[in-house]
Amino acid sequence: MVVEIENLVKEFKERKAVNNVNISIKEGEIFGFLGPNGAGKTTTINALVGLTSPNSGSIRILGDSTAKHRKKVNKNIGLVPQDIAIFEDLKAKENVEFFGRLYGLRGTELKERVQAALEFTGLWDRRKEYPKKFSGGMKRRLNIACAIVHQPKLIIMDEPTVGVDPQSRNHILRSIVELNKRGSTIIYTSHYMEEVEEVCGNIAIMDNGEVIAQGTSDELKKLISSEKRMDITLKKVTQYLIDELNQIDGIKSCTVENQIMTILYEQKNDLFLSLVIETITKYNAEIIAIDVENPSLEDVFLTLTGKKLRD
Ligand SMILES: Nc1ncnc2c1ncn2[C@@H]1O[C@H](COP(=O)(O)OP(=O)(O)OP(=O)(O)O)[C@@H](O)[C@H]1O
Repeated sequence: MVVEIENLVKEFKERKAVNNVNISIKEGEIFGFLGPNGAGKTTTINALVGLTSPNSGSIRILGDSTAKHRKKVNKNIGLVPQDIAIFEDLKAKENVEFFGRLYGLRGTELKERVQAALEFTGLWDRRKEYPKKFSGGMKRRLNIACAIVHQPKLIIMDEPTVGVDPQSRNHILRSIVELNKRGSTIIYTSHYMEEVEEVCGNIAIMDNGEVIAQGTSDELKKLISSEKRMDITLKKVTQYLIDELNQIDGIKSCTVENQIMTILYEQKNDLFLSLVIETITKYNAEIIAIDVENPSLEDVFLTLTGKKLRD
């Protein structure tokens, strides 16, 4: 196992940011941490890399306890933090060199690794520039170069695609897969379920400091396999309509966003659909379109917690 987290608890004053979390990550995995803002993803990551000390529980990275062997453990970890951490007054290449030296690299080895990291992130041509002039996506890529310069066995990326342009986003997602192919185990946190679904094998869904479900994307979807999802675009929606729909036998949840009503349901009888349409018509909501879809990870989250992943 690359990561073994057992009964991890981290409290801030009265709030349990991480509440009895257990996670095991095997070598070679791209492991996804999915959850809304405040779920406890970053706090768990911070405990892994030693930025916060847990109240109780244990963490082992490649067999070494983080409480006992922090220095050794950190040599095996590369962290791409949620908030970009680079020096604006150092050139791109100098930034990567700085982090390389921190990890004990020197001389030719340092030079070669810095070049490899900058080439990998597509920034070698921009190495002599100051990141002040870089776009958000390029700064993020520079941050990745800094985190991988020492070729760590475990790479942790905390929401690396937040605030980046689509081109850099694709670059980052491709590089996650490539780093994994080159032998690194990856932890990837996000509240974009499409990204997690695209690159991750195993996924832990977190909410309120707890892991509420764990497995592959297919396994998680099987948790709600008997359910279907219907998206109905309506001209106008009222709370009365939502309340009445929620009374219909078989409807698991009914939420509305931008005039699109998402209904998760289990069809219990032939009259189900007519009853839904009848109710909507009764409230003069005017149906513009209806779409029936297979459940997504977002739906799994909705069913398990009763709320949306992105509020
Ligand atoms: N240093 C701190 N002091 C007090 N409370 C904190 C601290 N760090 C985190 N928290 C609280 O712990 C909870 C979990 O936060 P955390 O940042 O781990 O969530 P997250 O899942 O990473 O969310 P996001 O996607 O917004 O980063 C939140 O309620 C947060 O307000």
